[in-house]
Amino acid sequence: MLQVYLVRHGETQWNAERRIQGQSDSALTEKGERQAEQVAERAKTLGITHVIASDLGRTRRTAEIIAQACGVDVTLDARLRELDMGVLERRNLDTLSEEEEGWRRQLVNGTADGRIPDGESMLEMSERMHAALNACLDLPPGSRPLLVSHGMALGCLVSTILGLPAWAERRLRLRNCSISRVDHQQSPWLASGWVVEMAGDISHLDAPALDELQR
Ligand SMILES: O=C(O)[C@@H](CO)OP(=O)(O)O
Repeated sequence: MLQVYLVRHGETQWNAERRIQGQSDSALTEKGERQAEQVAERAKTLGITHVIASDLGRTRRTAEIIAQACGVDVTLDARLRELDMGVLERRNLDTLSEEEEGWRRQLVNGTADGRIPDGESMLEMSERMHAALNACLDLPPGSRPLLVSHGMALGCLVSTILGLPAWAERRLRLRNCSISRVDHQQSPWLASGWVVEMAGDISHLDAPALDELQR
């Protein structure tokens, strides 16, 4: 049975400032670097054979720290990027107008194919995230990959595996450097295909990780 670990990157400058990143980027904070080291310590015990990361800077940096601890290289996959949040990228969550806040809410309130102007829909993101996950099935037998991606991207992936709609991802709290795991099983009795073993575990972190939307 293939086990795939899913890690959200460490805290970034803009996470801490409540600024929307999407496919824009900001550097890990000191706390984010520490979180990455702590998740790397845990990853070292998991027999990870491949570290595959979104090509944005914050996931690359987190992945490098994990890969070094596990003694493997990082492979980049742009399909693991965060949702493209169009015209709202770089903006502070607290300064959005009512109309802009309405665009942002479309992503999580069930509006079919809702998207921020010039951005991507959750359905589109779900398709590319599933394609990246399914690519793990082509790795050599015995592989145990770890994917480094983003809050909404991973939330959408786990939600849709559970059978929830793509826009339900905010029902899952995936904090910075949390670990989730999905397994691929063939079973005549249980659901065949991907199943969720755990989601959003932060027991390896020594300080509460930020949830920039909840605070
Ligand atoms: O893009 C962002 O600002 C956030 C949204 O949750 O995602 P992440 O920090 O995980 O990239």
